[in-house]
Parts: sequence; structure tokens; C-alpha cells
Amino acid sequence: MVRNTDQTGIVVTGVSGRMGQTLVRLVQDNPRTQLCGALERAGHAWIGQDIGTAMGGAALGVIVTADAVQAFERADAVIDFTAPAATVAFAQVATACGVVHVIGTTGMTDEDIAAIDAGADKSVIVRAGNMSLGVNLLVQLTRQVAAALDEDYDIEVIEAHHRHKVDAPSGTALMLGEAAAAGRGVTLADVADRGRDGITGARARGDIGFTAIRGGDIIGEHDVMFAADGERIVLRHAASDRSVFARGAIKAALWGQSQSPGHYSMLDVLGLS
Ligand SMILES: NC(=O)C1=CN([C@@H]2O[C@H](COP(=O)(O)OP(=O)(O)OC[C@H]3O[C@@H](n4cnc5c(N)ncnc54)[C@H](OP(=O)(O)O)[C@@H]3O)[C@@H](O)[C@H]2O)C=CC1
Ligand SMILES: O=C(O)C1=N[C@H](C(=O)O)C[C@H](O)C1
Repeated sequence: MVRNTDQTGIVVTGVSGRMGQTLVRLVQDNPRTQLCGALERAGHAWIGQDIGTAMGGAALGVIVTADAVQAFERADAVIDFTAPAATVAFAQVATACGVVHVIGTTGMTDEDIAAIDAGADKSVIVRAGNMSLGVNLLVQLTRQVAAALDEDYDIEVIEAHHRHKVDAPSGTALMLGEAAAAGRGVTLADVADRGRDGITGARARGDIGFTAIRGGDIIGEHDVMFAADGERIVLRHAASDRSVFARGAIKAALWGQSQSPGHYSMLDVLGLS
């Protein structure tokens, strides 16, 4: 693969995954980006194969590798939708190689995020539980509606995803919960009600509740409900194609090229912060 210096060179991690394959296609289709690396975990069946043929199409001239250092060294950005442990490890390599790290991985602990942020004084990190324009607008709307309504309105975040998803609540649900809490001027950790089961007692005033549905091939649906006596407001986003997340991630990788080191969100990328 010969690097085209007119294009932003992108490495995609977890290339055999749902988001990995979507990203490979969209990076390849975007005239401003060049796929210059394809990563999978050591021992994966795709290692050593051309990513295009591994995905069932034409060869793209990029061989799937488990060597992150070698892949990141010749890139401008890495787009990473994998798993928390992998993302923490990739963050160290991205910082060492000076590439923009766009992180879509969810389910991270506070310790994982602190480990990733350790590199933010030296490199550009863009992380968001949801990279779509629609959800980031929904985040802003949620904050505004929560600020306008008092605690007579019970806030519930309801999310639905495919049967393979391993983390709950979703990263998006947590973003929406944070936005609702910020609108109310409270800390989410103090008011979050997650995983009701059994004799839970009545709902506490001011709580923000979470419900996770898992089934079939649902790509990602999120409702924020404000329920009061006599009326209900529901803000809703439904994704019907993973390309909405991939397009946002590519936008972040391009935007990150002209930023100073730091930890950014998709709201920054979209000018909504
Ligand atoms: N922020 C956003 O907008 C979005 C975020 N996501 C998040 O992205 C993540 C991935 O989602 P999805 O694509 O559906 O999941 P998949 O399970 O389909 O894909 C994850 C990929 O990462 C690979 N992987 C895991 N560990 C490593 C490693 N150490 N090195 C290299 N590759 C590794 C997996 O390989 P293997 O199969 O061998 O484990 C797999 O190919 C999830 O956290 C999800 O919540 C998803 C959509 C949108
Ligand atoms: O795992 C997924 O699929 C998705 N994960 C993200 C999340 O946890 O919110 C974003 C999107 O909803 C799809």
C-alpha cells in the first residue's frame, strides 16, 4: 500500500467487527481518507489476509495485522470501536505514535477512561458513546428539556440494542443520562436508578432511571422520557444503519488533525459544545 499524502491515513481496529467492517467501507469510499491499516487481535483468522478479500470483496491492498505499533506509525488517525481493554492498550500506542485516536468503544470503567486520558496532554483523543449527529443533537435537547422541567417530571432513559451487545446501559444511554443530570444541576451517579428487579419500592423523586432491551438485530434506539401526572414527553433517536456512527467517527478523525492535544467529545467535533 502506497500512502497518498493528500488523504488522511486511517487505521481501523477490530476490522472484522460490525463497526470495523462498516468503517473500512466508508473510509475506503471517502475521497478525503485512505485506509492505511487494518487491525485485529493476534490469532484472528483474518490476520495476514487482505482486508477487502477477508470481507468478501475486492482486494484493497491492506493486510490485516495485529501489530498496532507498525500500523499506527504510518497513519494520521486510528478509529477504534473494539472493547475496553483493547482501547486502553491502543491509547498508549496512539499517544506514542502521535496519531489522533477516535474512540467509539463503550462499557469503559472510570479507571479505563483515566488511563486513556493520561495521553491527552500529548495527543488528540475524541471519545463518544455515540458518534451520530442525531444522538448528539438529542443530548443537547435532553439537557435543555431537563433544565426546563422540575422533578415533577420523572426522567427515564430506555435503550434497545441487538442481542450481541455486551454492555448496559449503552454508552449513549449514559450520555443522555449525564445530559439530563446536567440540565437538572445534579450528578448522575447520585440519582441513577439502574437495574430494577423485585420489590424495588416506589420511584424516588429526582431519580434518572435506565432500562436496557436486548434483542435481534436492533442497531440502536434511545428514548428519553419525561413522565409527569397527566402528560409525557418522549425524545427519541433510532439508528437504522451503522454508517451514521462511522461517518461521525471519520469526521472526528479529520477534525482532529487540526486540534491541539486534549480529550474531546463529538459535541466538540460538531460544534455543539
Ligand atoms: N460510539 C459509537 O457511536 C458506537 C459505539 N459502538 C461500540 O463499539 C464497540 C464495538 O461494537 P461492534 O462493532 O458492534 O462489536 P463487535 O464485537 O462486532 O466488534 C468488536 C471488534 O473488536 C475486536 N477486538 C476486541 N478486542 C480486540 C483486540 N484486543 N485487538 C484487536 N481487536 C479486538 C473484536 O474481535 P473478536 O471478535 O476477536 O473479539 C471485534 O472484531 C462496542 O463497545 C460498541 O458499544 C458501536 C456502535 C456505535
Ligand atoms: O453496541 C452497539 O451496537 C452500539 N453501541 C453504542 C452505545 O453503547 O450506545 C452506540 C450505538 O447505540 C450502537
